[in-house]
Amino acid sequence: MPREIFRIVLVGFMGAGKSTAGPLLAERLGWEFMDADQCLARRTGQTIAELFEGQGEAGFREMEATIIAELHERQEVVLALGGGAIETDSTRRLLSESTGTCVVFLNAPLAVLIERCESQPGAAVRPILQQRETLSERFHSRLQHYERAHVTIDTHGLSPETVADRIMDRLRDGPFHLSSLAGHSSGKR
Ligand SMILES: Nc1ncnc2c1ncn2[C@@H]1O[C@H](COP(=O)(O)OP(=O)(O)OP(=O)(O)O)[C@@H](O)[C@H]1O
Ligand SMILES: O=C(O)C1=C[C@@H](O)[C@@H](O)[C@H](O)C1
Ligand SMILES: [Mg+2]
Repeated sequence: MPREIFRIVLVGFMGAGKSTAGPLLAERLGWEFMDADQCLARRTGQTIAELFEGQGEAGFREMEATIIAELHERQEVVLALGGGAIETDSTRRLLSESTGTCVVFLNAPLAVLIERCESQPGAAVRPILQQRETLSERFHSRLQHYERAHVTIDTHGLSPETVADRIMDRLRDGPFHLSSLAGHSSGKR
């Protein structure tokens, strides 16, 4: 029996393209797009860099996990997480225990990810990116969590549009049934 899915959660290291390919995927599905980093910044009135500075990483992770739990209640949504969100146990549990969630891992070689981030405005104040000595270690320790996703897409050399198309292909080919919501009762999924 194909598994019915109500939301797609994009995971992957910074620069993977979650915030860029996410809206393109949502458009293809006719679903809404939500970005955990953007929601957190909007709600607090602070940038992610300011939140890291003011709360420390541990404080940031708590706020991040709270907003992800809230956003994850939605249905017919493509949800882009921040790159480090899966470091939090409760977020990993949320993703693995929800039968209505399809987790998609966007990957690329670390050097490519760093290059993408470095060419963004604000790269100089981007948290984590400047901690070069620990960046590779972080990338590799997070891989074990990213790799638990239901679908993995290697984005290297692909445009964001092609990434969204590839995800659609995998959703069509995989053991998934996309919800239309019509006729469904509400409840935890
Ligand atoms: N497939 C791609 N090919 C080339 N560049 C890309 C691709 N996807 C995204 N980018 C570029 O890489 C940069 C980072 O992309 P994006 O913000 O979507 O990453 P992210 O996964 O959301 O990262 P973060 O974890 O920091 O939120 C942007 O400048 C974006 O234009
Ligand atoms: O990889 C990380 O830890 C981060 C990625 C971004 O999405 C932001 O959530 C923040 O800059 C931290
Ligand atoms: Mg993002």
